[in-house]
Amino acid sequence: MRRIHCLNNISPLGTALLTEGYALSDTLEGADGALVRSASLHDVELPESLLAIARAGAGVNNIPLERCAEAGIVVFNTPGANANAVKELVICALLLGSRDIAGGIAWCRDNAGDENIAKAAEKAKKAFSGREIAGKKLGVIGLGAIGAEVANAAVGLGMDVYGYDPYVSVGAAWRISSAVHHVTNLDDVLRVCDYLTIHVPATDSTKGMIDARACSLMKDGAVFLNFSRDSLVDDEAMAAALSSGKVAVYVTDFANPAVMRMEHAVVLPHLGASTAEAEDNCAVMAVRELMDYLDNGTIANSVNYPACDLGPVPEGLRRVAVLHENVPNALARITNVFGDAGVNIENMANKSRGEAAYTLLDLDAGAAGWPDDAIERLAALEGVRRVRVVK
Ligand SMILES: NC(=O)c1ccc[n+]([C@@H]2O[C@H](COP(=O)([O-])OP(=O)(O)OC[C@H]3O[C@@H](n4cnc5c(N)ncnc54)[C@H](O)[C@@H]3O)[C@@H](O)[C@H]2O)c1
Ligand SMILES: O=C(O)CC[C@@H](O)C(=O)O
Repeated sequence: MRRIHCLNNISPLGTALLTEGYALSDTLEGADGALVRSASLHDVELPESLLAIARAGAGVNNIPLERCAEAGIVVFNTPGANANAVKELVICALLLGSRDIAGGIAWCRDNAGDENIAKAAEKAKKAFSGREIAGKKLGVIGLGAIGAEVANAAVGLGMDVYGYDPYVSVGAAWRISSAVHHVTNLDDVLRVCDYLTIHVPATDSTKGMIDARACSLMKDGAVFLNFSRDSLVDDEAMAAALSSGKVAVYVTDFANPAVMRMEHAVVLPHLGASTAEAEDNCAVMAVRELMDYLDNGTIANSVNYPACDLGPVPEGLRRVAVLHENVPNALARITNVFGDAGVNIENMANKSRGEAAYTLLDLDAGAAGWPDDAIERLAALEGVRRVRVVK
C-alpha cells in the first residue's frame, strides 16, 4: 500500500483519483508521497520513506528543493493549473488600483444606517473617482503561465502592454499576443508604464527585485500589482514610494505587518489561486504526477529533477529507478552492476538537470535470475541518492 499525506487541504477531486493500492495517511511519517499547497516544509524533518512531494500550485518557495534533491525526494508542481484564477484576480486588481472601489464599499458600509444614503452617496462619490485602464500602458514582468495570460487579457481590455522576461520559454512565447511589446530591459518597463504587474518566481535572485531603485524609475503615480510573492518587493522601499506618491496604489496578495501599515496599499489574503476550479485543476495534476512517479518512475513537471519517461512498466520486466548526482561515469557504474550480474537492460533512459540526474532501467534477469545484492550495490555507488525497484 502506498501512503499519501496531505499537508494542506487538497481538493477531493484530486485525492479521489488515488487508485487501489493507495491510502491517505494522517501523518508524514511513513508516507511515500506528500501533497502540499502553501505549508512551509523548510523546518520540517522529511522521513526516509518519502519519495516525492507534489505542490498543488506553481510557487515552490515553501519547499527546500536542494535538501529534497539530496535526499532523493522528487518535487513536482502544477504549471499553469491555477493561471486563469490568478489572471482573473489580477484584472480585478487593475481595477482596484484605478478606481477607489475599496474606499467606496467602505463608505457605503460606514453609512449603512443613513436613511438618506442615496442622496449622500451622490455627494460623497467624487472622493472615490478614478481613471480608466483602456489606453494605459501595462508592464508585465515575467511572461510564464500567469504573465502571458495577464498580458493577453489586458490587450483585450484595450491596454498597451509591455512584456519583460529574459528567460521566457518557447511555449509561453507562442501564447503571447503579437500586440504585446517585447522589452529586453526591466528599467525600460518600469520607466514607461502606468501599471506594473510582477509574475516571477520567488528565488534568491528575484528577492527584493522591486527595491528603492526600481521604485525611483517608475512613472509618478504608477500602480504596482504583486500577485507573485511578497519577498519580490522591498517593503520599506514600497512604503516610501507610496508616501511620496511615486506609487499611487500597491495591490498585493500577500498580507504582512509591513504592508498593513502602508497607506494606499490594497491587501488581499493570498486569494490568487483560491477558486474551486484552480484548486481542482491543481489537485488533479498533482495527484497524477505523484502516482505516475510512484507507479512508473515517470518524472514530469519536477522542479528539482529532470523530466524522464519510459511509459508504464512492460509486462515481465523489472524497472529500477536511480536518483543520482550528475557526475562523469555515473551511468557506466550503474549499468555495470547489471552487466556483471548477467541481467539484460531491455530499455533505459538517463536524464540530467544541473547537479541532479535520473536513470530508469527496464531489466530482464532471464535464466540467471534476479541478483539479490543488485539494489545494495547500486545504493553503495558514489553519488547515488536513492534506488527504487518501481515494479
Ligand atoms: N497569488 C497566488 O495565489 C499565486 C498563484 C499562482 C502563482 N503565484 C506566484 O506566481 C509565480 C509565477 O507563476 P507562473 O505560473 O506564471 O510561473 P511560470 O514558471 O509559468 O512563470 C514564471 C516566469 O517568470 C520568468 N522569470 C524568472 N525570473 C525572471 C526575472 N528575473 N525577470 C523576469 N522574468 C523572470 C520565467 O522565465 C517564467 O517565464 C509563481 O512562482 C508563484 O510565486 C501566486
Ligand atoms: O495554494 C494556494 O492557495 C496558493 C498557490 C499559489 O501561491 C501558487 O504559487 O500556486
